[in-house]
Amino acid sequence: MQGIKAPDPTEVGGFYDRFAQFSVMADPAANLHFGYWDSPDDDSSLAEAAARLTEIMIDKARVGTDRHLLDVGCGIGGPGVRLAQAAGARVTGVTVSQEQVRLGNQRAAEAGLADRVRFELADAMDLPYEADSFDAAWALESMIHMPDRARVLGEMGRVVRPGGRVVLTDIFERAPIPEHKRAVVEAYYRETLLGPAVTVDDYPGLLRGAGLMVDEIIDISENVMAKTMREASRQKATVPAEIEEMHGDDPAYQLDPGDLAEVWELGYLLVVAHRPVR
Ligand SMILES: C[S@@+](CC[C@H](N)C(=O)[O-])C[C@H]1O[C@@H](n2cnc3c(N)ncnc32)[C@H](O)[C@@H]1O
Repeated sequence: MQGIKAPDPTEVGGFYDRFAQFSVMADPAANLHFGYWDSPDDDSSLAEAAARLTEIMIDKARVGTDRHLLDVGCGIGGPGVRLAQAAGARVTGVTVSQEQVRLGNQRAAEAGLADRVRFELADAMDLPYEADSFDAAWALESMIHMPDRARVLGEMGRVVRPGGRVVLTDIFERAPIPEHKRAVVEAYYRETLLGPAVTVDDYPGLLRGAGLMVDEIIDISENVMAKTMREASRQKATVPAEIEEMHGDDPAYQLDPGDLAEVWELGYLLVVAHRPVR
């Protein structure tokens, strides 16, 4: 989208602090991202489909026992904890929301994984880690908020060791947004603090600029977008009264995700890359 101001990470942190309880309520597995449906006939719930997208990330990251993954934009900890359980990996997650750090660490402790999974307050634009300190890094739907993707990818490429993988998902523009859909899309960019628009053609250069080699860039929009929007809209219509009371006046909460279901021009990308061994 043209003319949208780059989100400020502090503001993004405040946004996720505000909606922390809503995220806890929305999905018991604490996946704070879109769903992945195998086919149009797949009638999984949003939570089931979101869990499937986490499994896809785990598969692509290829981290084994005791390997250490950096979870960039870790949310309330669902994906990181799941990775540690599924692969025996160690996870350090970063988010700009203090409330998410608290909830994520609480989740890790409740799963008996506090010694292997840790969430910290840090900005992905300026990661507080030494070069080559992780075996892999992923950014599951956090790139959408970054003011500067090139900088974040540069940081991920710096902290991952040679040979390590970088996996991410992102929202991208599959085609220019037509005039009659612009108002609804602009409202989403503005109120949910999305960063500058990106296209699929931007990614090879972004990865190369970060010293990363492309493995896969896959448009998974058909498995993700419209169903997530319809299911999120349905879910929102049935939230408990206390959540409605807490957020009713919030402009971001007032948006209806169902309005985006017809915006096929907005898509969802899965990107897999690695740092070359020199
Ligand atoms: C849509 S949520 C995804 C959360 C999590 N990856 C998941 O899938 O459950 C986006 C996440 O990105 C984080 N984020 C946004 N901007 C960030 C930044 N500059 N640095 C670190 N985290 C950021 C938010 O705090 C939030 O945790």
